[in-house]
Amino acid sequence: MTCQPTYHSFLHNCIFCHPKIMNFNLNSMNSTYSSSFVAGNFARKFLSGGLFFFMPAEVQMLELLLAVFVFIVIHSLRQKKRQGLPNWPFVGMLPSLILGLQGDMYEWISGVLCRQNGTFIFTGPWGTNLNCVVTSDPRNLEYLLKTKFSNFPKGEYFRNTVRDLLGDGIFSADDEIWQRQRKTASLEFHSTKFRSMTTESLLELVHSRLLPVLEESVKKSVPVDLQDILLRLTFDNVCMIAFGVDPGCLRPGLPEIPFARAFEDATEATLFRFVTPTLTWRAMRSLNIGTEKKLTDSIREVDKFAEEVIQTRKKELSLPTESEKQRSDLLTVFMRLKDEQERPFSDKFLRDICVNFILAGRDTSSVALSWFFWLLNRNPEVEQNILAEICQIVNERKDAKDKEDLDNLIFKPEEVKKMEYLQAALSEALRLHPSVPVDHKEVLEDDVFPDGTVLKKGTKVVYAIYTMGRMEGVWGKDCRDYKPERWVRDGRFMSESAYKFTAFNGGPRLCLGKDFAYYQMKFAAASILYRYTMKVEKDHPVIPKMALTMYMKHGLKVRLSRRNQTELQKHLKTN
Ligand code: HEM
Repeated sequence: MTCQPTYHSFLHNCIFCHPKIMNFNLNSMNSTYSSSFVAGNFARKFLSGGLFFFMPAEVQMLELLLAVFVFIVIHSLRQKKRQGLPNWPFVGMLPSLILGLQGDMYEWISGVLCRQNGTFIFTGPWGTNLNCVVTSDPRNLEYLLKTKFSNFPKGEYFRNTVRDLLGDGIFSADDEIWQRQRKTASLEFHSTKFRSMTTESLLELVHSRLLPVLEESVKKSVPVDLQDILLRLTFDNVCMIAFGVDPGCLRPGLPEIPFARAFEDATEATLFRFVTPTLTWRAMRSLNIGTEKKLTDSIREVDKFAEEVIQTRKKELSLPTESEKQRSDLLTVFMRLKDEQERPFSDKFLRDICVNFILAGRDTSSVALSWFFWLLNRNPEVEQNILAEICQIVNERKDAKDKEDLDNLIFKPEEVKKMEYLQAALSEALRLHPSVPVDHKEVLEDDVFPDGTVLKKGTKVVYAIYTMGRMEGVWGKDCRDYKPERWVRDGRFMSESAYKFTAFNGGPRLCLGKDFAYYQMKFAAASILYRYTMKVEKDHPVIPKMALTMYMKHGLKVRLSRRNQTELQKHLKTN
């Protein structure tokens, strides 16, 4: 038999004719295979075409197994072309996923998505809940997040997995429970009282905590983990917004705060559930072992903190003097409201609301700021442009004394609003490093995506926000370059469609804190950049961590120094 370059001849030649394989077959034979006579016969008829008709059944069985094995290998590898990844019996695409997880997971997903024109179906091992449709196609995103919003809820699987930590809060709720919280919180987020509370609390944190901590590192000439410092800043800030309480994470000496630690542990242990078969984590929970024990302990700590704050606030609000103070944190706002039956909300529901807001706002802005400062380090011309913009805004101040008092200069809300190039630079950082790199939904009823992908009821849909920011078809050939200019037209910041730039989600579930987050990031970034230059420590590894939020795995080690006064004066004069 001669080897022809066809699929069938490959099987015949390589499996049935190859002398080495034949040798192996005969030598490794063992008589226990005699019961495989029927299967062997079958193999002989179908595969060897009669050539080995008189061979012993054992040999035929082994041949059959080998043939099936090679067939599976070739078939699975051929699937790669059609489905993006090899699809193996029993384990599906899991081996590729495990390999992908060894390196940069988000780059790996992006590679597969680009090969598959923006959508692929991931097949998990049999009996697991890992099957899902992964997409980065803006048409599908618009359909998922807006057009057919009601057919793509967060879903029961997500809710059941996060219930212990998040309860019925906005992040995991669907339908009326979600709508009610969204409406109330949205009204609050857009109120003048809330806006002034958030700007005041941020000002206090930046000037009394952040800048002194950075100044201390300059005086001592030591590097700092900027990501850790920014995380402390936003954690304190979001607790002030949600609970009206400052936990004090960002203080000299950077103390460990039990509530912050418990929150961190609870989030990590909840995330672990998503990569563990449901039956396994449920068993671990019943036995109170491993990560489930950690989760129970940390949730107890979070609940203790929430309970204390809720009880104290109730007492405060019952006193006429305090209620007149008109606090505008979310806890107080929801405490003043009533449910559909005109009863006050339960303590548990109040706790869920606050915990969800802390989760939403505690690390997203700080992680975005960390990537932003890292990008500035690699693109010094962008830093100069930002500085020029800030100085121009400072220069417009009427009082000369106001301009030059570097140490005490505080940016006003209307000045922060004018920092359009800075907003572009932050958006560009979020495009390349979105704080939430992947998100997900569940299919309620059978549906079809605009790109033709069929979606069965119950399917999980994962949308790869990270990939969306790096698609040539969407952002052009320079999609991997850091270019804030792509967001600026005629000197003004121009926002993009939420289905192209999905860092803040889109449709009815668009991030509620988006405006505040921009304000917070701009205020903190401008206050730092006006005073300090920073250099990322040489050889410090910067890679993303596998988590719900795109942290830098090893933090961001930087060395700060005071910004040169002459450089600043140059900008102030030229403007
Ligand atoms: C750079 C900063 C931020 C980014 C990139 C960001 C991004 C996002 C994303 C992608 C979602 C959708 C999550 C999902 O549904 O699975 C979301 C939702 C949300 N975000 Fe943000 N966020 C940021 C800051 C904040 C801040 C500071 C707050 C609050 C103080 C906040 C409050 C919320 C809330 C409440 C939701 C849930 C909205 C809903 O489901 O209706 N976010 N955000």
